[in-house]
Amino acid sequence: MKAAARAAAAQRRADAHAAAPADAAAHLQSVLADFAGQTISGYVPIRTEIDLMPALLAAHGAGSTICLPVIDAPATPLRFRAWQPGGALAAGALNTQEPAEGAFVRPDVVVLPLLAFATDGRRLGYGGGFYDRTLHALRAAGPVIAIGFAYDAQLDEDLPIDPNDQPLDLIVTETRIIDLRG
Ligand SMILES: Nc1nc2c(c(=O)[nH]1)N(C=O)[C@@H](CNc1ccc(C(=O)N[C@@H](CCC(=O)O)C(=O)O)cc1)CN2
Ligand SMILES: Nc1ncnc2c1ncn2[C@@H]1O[C@H](COP(=O)(O)OP(=O)(O)OP(=O)(O)O)[C@@H](O)[C@H]1O
Repeated sequence: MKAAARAAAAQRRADAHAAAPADAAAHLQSVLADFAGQTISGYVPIRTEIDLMPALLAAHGAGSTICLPVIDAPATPLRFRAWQPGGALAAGALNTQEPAEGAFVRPDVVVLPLLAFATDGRRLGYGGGFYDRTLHALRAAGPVIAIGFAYDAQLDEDLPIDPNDQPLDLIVTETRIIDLRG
């Protein structure tokens, strides 16, 4: 069930990525402007993940602290290292790029990639459970806003539900903002 949903979503994401508009991160940039001065986690895009860097650089320019996820070990929460645009990156455990140095920080806002989302805030990742574990741990310690950033084509209202799934607070695509905060 999840494997089939992942494969189908990956194909739709790849097609959307190939046709992505130059301003795909514009709505994300406007959402992140509401968190100026706070600590915001991004990601370094891999494969056909939608590119958030223009929005992340704008947030940095607006005074936010930017951080990026670092893998500690399988089945453990991600940690986050502060990062300056242009700062050194090194290959992480799963071929992601991550800061090799920098202070560990707690993000107020986590922008995360995904394979598929539903408009009620469910999401499907790569199956590592990294972001589910990470959001669970962050939310146990205090408030955190989880923003899923994706192409419209990654919508799948029939996503399978997992008891460990951590819901998204906002979903942002190249065309719209879905705000699920009460
Ligand atoms: N850009 C980006 N960075 C990220 C994530 C992400 O999804 N995207 N993560 C989100 O958790 C964390 C890293 N987790 C990852 C989990 C799986 C795979 C991955 O490539 N999985 C492959 C199989 C990998 C393999 O066999 O070696 C796959 O799903 O096909 C990559 C990163 C933190 N950094
Ligand atoms: N907080 C948690 N505690 C224990 N196990 C968890 C937790 N969150 C997720 N898992 C487990 O991790 C595995 C992968 O979860 P799942 O398939 O939901 O990952 P995903 O959402 O696709 O990936 P990611 O969160 O990395 O994007 C599952 O076996 C799931 O039960």
